[in-house]
Amino acid sequence: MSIDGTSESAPVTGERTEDAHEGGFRTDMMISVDRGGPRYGEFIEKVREFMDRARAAFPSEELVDELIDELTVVNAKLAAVEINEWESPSGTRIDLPARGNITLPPYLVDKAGDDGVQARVTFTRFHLGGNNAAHGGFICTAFDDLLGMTSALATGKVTRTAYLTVNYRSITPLNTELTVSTSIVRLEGRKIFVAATMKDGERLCAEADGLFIALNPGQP
Ligand SMILES: CCCCCCCCCCCC(=O)SCCNC(=O)CCNC(=O)[C@H](O)C(C)(C)COP(=O)(O)OP(=O)(O)OC[C@H]1O[C@@H](n2cnc3c(N)ncnc32)[C@H](O)[C@@H]1OP(=O)(O)O
Repeated sequence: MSIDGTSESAPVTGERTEDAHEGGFRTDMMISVDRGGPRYGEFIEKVREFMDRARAAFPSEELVDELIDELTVVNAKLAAVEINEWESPSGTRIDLPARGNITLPPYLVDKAGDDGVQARVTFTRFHLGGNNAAHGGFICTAFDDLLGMTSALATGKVTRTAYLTVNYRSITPLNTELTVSTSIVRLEGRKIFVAATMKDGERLCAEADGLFIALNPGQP
């Protein structure tokens, strides 16, 4: 199953393989479309809404007391079901925006192949930098993940970012669907040179170029 959940063939699968890099960083992320159940995506959306609302709120002291009590209960429930990163629904549910990973800005993958990835990302209040514009760090995060995906799909290997250069060309708005396009610039042995753009319509918001390195077996 592919990263966008639409195709039956792709280098990264939910099956354990000999290249699983046990002890190291893995391509074998045990991807799934059902872990956590049919409402797991709805749960993640509620968490994202919470993050946005927490960022935007000016609560009274009484409300803060109340929220601490309620969150203590929720956190205890989640602590009781903690699991390792490879088998957690978060980060492995490829049918959900950004694989159900709240660390990442929510993106939807429209196309993912060995020559690049097309995605739509929307920054919200949680990702605010200032004056209604997205924080540059979250723009980097989106590029890093989508370029990591690009490198993994192009090589079928585990890769890590060696460098990532981002140029901010114009304001990146919140609550606006932006398009991200990535491409492979060239492959040189273990080195994967990649590039990406982020656009609001035709307007270039940011662009990136990076180098990802295919890891040797067992490399962290
Ligand atoms: C569901 C599926 C989707 C899955 C999608 C998942 C996407 C997740 C994406 C997240 C990606 C991350 O954030 S990863 C986290 C951020 N990155 C890291 O933590 C990486 C930390 N750095 C390292 O671990 C290491 O430095 C490496 C692995 C990058 C490279 O170390 P190494 O393996 O020992 O290789 P090394 O010999 O040093 O370098 C190999 C070649 O690359 C060159 N090289 C190395 N670093 C650089 C550099 N910064 N700038 C220029 N060139 C460099 C070297 O000169 C050499 O060239 P030559 O002599 O061969 O010509």
